[in-house]
Amino acid sequence: MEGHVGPTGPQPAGRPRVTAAVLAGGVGVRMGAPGPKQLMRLAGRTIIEHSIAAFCAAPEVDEVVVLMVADRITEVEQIVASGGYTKVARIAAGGTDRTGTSAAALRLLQDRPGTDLVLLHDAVRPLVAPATIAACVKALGRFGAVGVAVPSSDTVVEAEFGPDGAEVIRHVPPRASLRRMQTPQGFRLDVIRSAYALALADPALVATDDCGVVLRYLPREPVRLIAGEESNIKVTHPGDVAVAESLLREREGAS
Ligand SMILES: Nc1ccn([C@@H]2O[C@H](COP(=O)(O)OP(=O)(O)OP(=O)(O)O)[C@@H](O)[C@H]2O)c(=O)n1
Ligand SMILES: C[C@](O)(CO)[C@H](O)COP(=O)(O)O
Repeated sequence: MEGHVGPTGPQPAGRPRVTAAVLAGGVGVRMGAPGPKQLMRLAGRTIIEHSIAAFCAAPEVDEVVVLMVADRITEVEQIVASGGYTKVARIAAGGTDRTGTSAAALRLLQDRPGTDLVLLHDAVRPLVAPATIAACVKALGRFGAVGVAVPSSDTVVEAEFGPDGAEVIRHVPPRASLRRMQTPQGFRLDVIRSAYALALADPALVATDDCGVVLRYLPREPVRLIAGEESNIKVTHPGDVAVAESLLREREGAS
């Protein structure tokens, strides 16, 4: 099932076309809600609508594609139509895991030149800031892969199971070098296409984000980090809902 909503406009003169792909193919096991968490309403809009609206409002973004759980595409079509999100060019089915959904987004862009840019974004990060989107696109002027990250204020340890089956610490990486990755993660299309071609041919592929796919399969490609914002949370567990709602209301009150 696939919806085609808006037309794909002409290539912008003098600069690469920027497409934002909103990844919404997950079912939200950890949230434990009756349906996909991206359809939960926070501060008057669904989580996915907040994300779509953020990219549609960004002047750096030319078009938006949405990858949705296959049997809930109609709901996204309705959200896009009633919200008047004219930058949304395609709504298509996601994959069985996040990596599969990123790959599905890249397939939607297969007719595009390699110099075009794509921003891959978790639909469940509804608080992505305009400045973060702008900084990501700006950094793509110099780098083929860009990730948004924040420093870790907690000490992060590597854990393993001890001989009695209980967890013990194996390693404490130096905190000053640790970052927590967020989205968007942005790429020149030739870079992310090459990385995914290798990744999808690897039966041992395991990835939790797209910068990690580039780092692993194109180790000579620098992956630039830019500073994100703590507020760009991923709505993952039930406890995240109230935090996200409060941050969204605070932001709307401020604007
Ligand atoms: N097959 C998948 C799995 C995840 N995602 C998206 O990746 C983002 C981050 O994933 P996560 O928070 O893990 O969402 P879910 O997979 O829905 O949650 P869970 O892992 O708890 O099932 C979400 O926007 C989610 O919809 C996706 O597009 N396709
Ligand atoms: C891409 C990501 O948001 C970076 O922190 C994260 O790895 C997604 O993980 P999930 O398990 O798919 O939520």
